[in-house]
Amino acid sequence: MRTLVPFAAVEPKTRLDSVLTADERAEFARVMLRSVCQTLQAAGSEPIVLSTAALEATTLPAGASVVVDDRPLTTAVNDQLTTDTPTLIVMADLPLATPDSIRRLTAASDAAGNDVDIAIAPGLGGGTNALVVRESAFRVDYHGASYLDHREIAADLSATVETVDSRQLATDIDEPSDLAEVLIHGDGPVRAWLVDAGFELDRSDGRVGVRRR
Ligand SMILES: Nc1nc2c(ncn2[C@@H]2O[C@H](COP(=O)(O)OP(=O)(O)OP(=O)(O)O)[C@@H](O)[C@H]2O)c(=O)[nH]1
Ligand SMILES: C[C@H](OP(=O)(O)O)C(=O)O
Repeated sequence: MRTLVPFAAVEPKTRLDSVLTADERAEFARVMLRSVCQTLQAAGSEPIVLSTAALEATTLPAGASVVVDDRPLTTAVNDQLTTDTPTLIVMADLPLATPDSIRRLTAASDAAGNDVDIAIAPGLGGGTNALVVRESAFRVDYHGASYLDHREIAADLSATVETVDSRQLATDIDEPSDLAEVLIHGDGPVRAWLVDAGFELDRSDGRVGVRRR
């Protein structure tokens, strides 16, 4: 299955600007991107990074490739869907994704055991963190409550749809509070980068957050 990883290479993760400098955000976004690519490879996929700009050669693991398209996310992804090839689309900011969670998504089936046309892993807050598209007429519409939009688009096409409920795929890193999930559940290079940058859990007042030493 053709595998795409959309990546905003320039000025990424602006919602983290209260805890990371612009350079740190660029580096952190690349550490997450590399982690997602390695997870996809471990799940048997060869990731094609759909990037808004050229990437430094060291950013990606061997075997991953890059397509540069600086158009907005929805436009760039939809242009890739015109090939009628079943496609897996995984966002680059899913540090808890595992090979098993990716395989759960690509293996999603209907009651009869047939591969569904559309499989969606929603993000917290209603986004679309990962998507399998086997219906050639389907087109994405990202941002906002895109999970609901994508279910509606699939229904309009009478496409079969399965939602995959996975904490690993639902955890995307948008806000500083999301970093706590990586410190709690992560065990790889993304967590290591945060610890090296001085981040730690803040348990001082009930709900767990993060602070930077
Ligand atoms: N190719 C491409 N990827 C994008 C674009 N915008 C976001 N992405 C990727 O889509 C995924 C989810 O997007 P966001 O969470 O908004 O990422 P972001 O734009 O770096 O974060 P913010 O600046 O905080 O909105 C991430 O993997 C981004 O790298 C875009 O315009 N083009
Ligand atoms: C791309 C977008 O990500 P978010 O802005 O919700 O993090 C979405 O999932 O539709």
